[in-house]
Amino acid sequence: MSVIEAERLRKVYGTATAVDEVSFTVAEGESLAIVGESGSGKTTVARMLLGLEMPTSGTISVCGRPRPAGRVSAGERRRRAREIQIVFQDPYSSLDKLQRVGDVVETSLALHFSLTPAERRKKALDLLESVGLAERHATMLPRQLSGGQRQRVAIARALAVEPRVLVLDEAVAALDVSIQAQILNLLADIREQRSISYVFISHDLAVVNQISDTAVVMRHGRVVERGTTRALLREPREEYTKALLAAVPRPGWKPTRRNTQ
Ligand SMILES: Nc1ncnc2c1ncn2[C@@H]1O[C@H](COP(=O)(O)OP(=O)(O)OP(=O)(O)O)[C@@H](O)[C@H]1O
Repeated sequence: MSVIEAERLRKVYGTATAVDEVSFTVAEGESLAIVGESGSGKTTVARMLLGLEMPTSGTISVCGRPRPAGRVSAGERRRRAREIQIVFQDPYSSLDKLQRVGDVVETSLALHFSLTPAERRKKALDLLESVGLAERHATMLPRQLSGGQRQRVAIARALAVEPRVLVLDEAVAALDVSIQAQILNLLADIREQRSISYVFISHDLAVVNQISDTAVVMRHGRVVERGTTRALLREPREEYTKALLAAVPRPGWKPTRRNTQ
């Protein structure tokens, strides 16, 4: 079953077309990457999936239900939030700087589940543990954590809602390569343990290779190539995909010293 069906999505801002005729599906448990250079329209697609932006035309169905445009009730918004959640690139700006880590997760739980304070506390600590954070982290403020730990908090907050789909918008782009690997491993473990699907948005094909089964490549708002991630990386057909691939350093790659004399 598809958890997301996006059909012929278009988004026009004034005279600029940010997204043009983009279609894709995400199966239950699948990890789909949306790849492209800056400005290719990836974030606009993510915002439309979340309902933060309305498509100019085209349709989105989540968990088999079309999402009609227009105002929705608070109850409907909560229901939609349980279907799809997002983790952004910079957790520092998406976390409340004055809210302690445990409270971040508890707030998310309180919005969606009726639990006693003790149950909520316990569930928040379990969630933090599931993303590799300890009980002592629960009383810390975001600024007391490293970038990787903050991203773990953002992931725990999103998982608290038990969403069917998690959209990750450049979620590891701001992290060092070794921390990126840790977060990617965590995301892979989470996907194994829960029935969750990912839409993984990235400009970095090396990262996409580690996390997604399938990928669509976007350029100037359009899908220029799609397929399994493995096939795209092995045999890219489009020059654009080849160029994206050429920008990825590989094992054994050494910087060449340019003769400046
Ligand atoms: N609110 C907006 N108003 C006007 N133009 C916009 C708006 N949002 C995005 N755009 C334009 O739409 C195009 C696609 O932007 P988008 O942010 O979706 O690309 P992206 O691939 O996610 O790039 P980046 O990784 O740099 O965010 C860009 O040309 C951008 O300037």
